[in-house]
Amino acid sequence: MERIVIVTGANSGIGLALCDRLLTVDSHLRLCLACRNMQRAHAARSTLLTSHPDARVDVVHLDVGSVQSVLTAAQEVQSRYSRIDFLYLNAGIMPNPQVDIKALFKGLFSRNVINMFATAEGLLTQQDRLNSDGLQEVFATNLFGHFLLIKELEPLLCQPSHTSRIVWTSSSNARRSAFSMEDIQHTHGTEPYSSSKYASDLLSLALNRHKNSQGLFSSVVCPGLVMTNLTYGILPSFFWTLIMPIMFLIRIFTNTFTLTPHNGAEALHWLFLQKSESLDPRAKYHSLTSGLGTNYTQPRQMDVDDGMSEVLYEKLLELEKGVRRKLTERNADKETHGQ
Ligand SMILES: NC(=O)C1=CN([C@@H]2O[C@H](COP(=O)(O)OP(=O)(O)OC[C@H]3O[C@@H](n4cnc5c(N)ncnc54)[C@H](OP(=O)(O)O)[C@@H]3O)[C@@H](O)[C@H]2O)C=CC1
Ligand SMILES: CC(C)CCC[C@@H](C)[C@H]1CC[C@H]2C3=C(CC[C@]12C)[C@@]1(C)CCC(=O)[C@@H](C)[C@@H]1CC3
Repeated sequence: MERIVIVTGANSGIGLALCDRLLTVDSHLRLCLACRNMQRAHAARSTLLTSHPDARVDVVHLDVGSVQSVLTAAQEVQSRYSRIDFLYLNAGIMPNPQVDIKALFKGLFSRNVINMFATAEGLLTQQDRLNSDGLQEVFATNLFGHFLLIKELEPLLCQPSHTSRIVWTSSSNARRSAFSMEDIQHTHGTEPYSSSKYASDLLSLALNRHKNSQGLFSSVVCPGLVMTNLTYGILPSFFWTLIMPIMFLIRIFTNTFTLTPHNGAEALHWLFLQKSESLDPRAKYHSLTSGLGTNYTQPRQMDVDDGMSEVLYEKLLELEKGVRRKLTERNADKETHGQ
């Protein structure tokens, strides 16, 4: 049976590499690239069709950072497909990243150096802002837009006698201490990326608890450190190229420096080949690359618990209600003012 796979943020980096790898293992796939920029989405589609001329690749407009766009895209998806086999929640941002150079040098001479390179703990901060829905942009893009998408697509994801899978592109940068249940959008901190990724780890756990009985299974992945537009926002690409020999050296000690989007997509691809019964809801599946360049996937236990994940789930449902109410009011307002 033809499998239907949707990938958000599929036009570049890890998302695009994943699409290429999926089409290589299953040429009968029906792939849907869900992207915010249609020009880039069509360019990605053309690239994929060049290497896989017989593939079925669709494109749908989706800005996960906009509530209206998520609702419209979900309607479009429902009109096109009768079920979803895999939903890869991969789109993500890290706006205005700043590297703490002092902490980097201090870390280099500490016993924590390997962990520092693997998780960037204490090295990175970002500057977030409010989006047009009144939500923190990183939270809205990396987490909430995807949450809303799942809710909207439930009729296709939770079907009797059919199993559907969700895969979150999380990060080893996800940290409990960066996340606060009193401030789930991370309005007050300087690590919105870490917070949003930790929230996705919690949400995945909650989704498994609530939805496994309806045939929906959620997993979490860390692709490792990969050279993509996201990392080129941290340091310019020429700098990364310059320090590439050092990066290959570090890879020997951590295996988390996967470096290429193809390598980074390893765990996402691996999960595609696994049966839902074999998945561990508390594991984060890491893409790893050895010093000799061999790719493999390794599950590691996440720092999450059921209590916290349940509280977050309830808070997201509350927020969803409020956001929908606001949107209805805004649309009604537009109609009365003839816009
Ligand atoms: N690179 C790395 O080292 C790591 C990356 N990750 C995660 O991997 C995922 C993919 O990132 P990566 O491939 O590295 O970076 P890229 O910037 O190459 O890819 C991010 C993708 O997300 C899309 N995107 C961003 N915002 C939105 C939005 N509002 N709506 C729809 N799509 C959007 C981008 O679209 P557009 O082209 O229009 O901007 C792009 O296609 C992210 O979730 C990231 O956090 C996790 C760990 C490490
Ligand atoms: C390697 C060099 C000599 C110096 C580079 C220092 C830092 C810019 C990097 C060291 C660890 C990196 C890292 C990330 C970004 C760049 C570093 C901080 C991530 C946070 C990128 C996005 C992710 O999701 C994480 C998995 C990465 C963890 C490691």
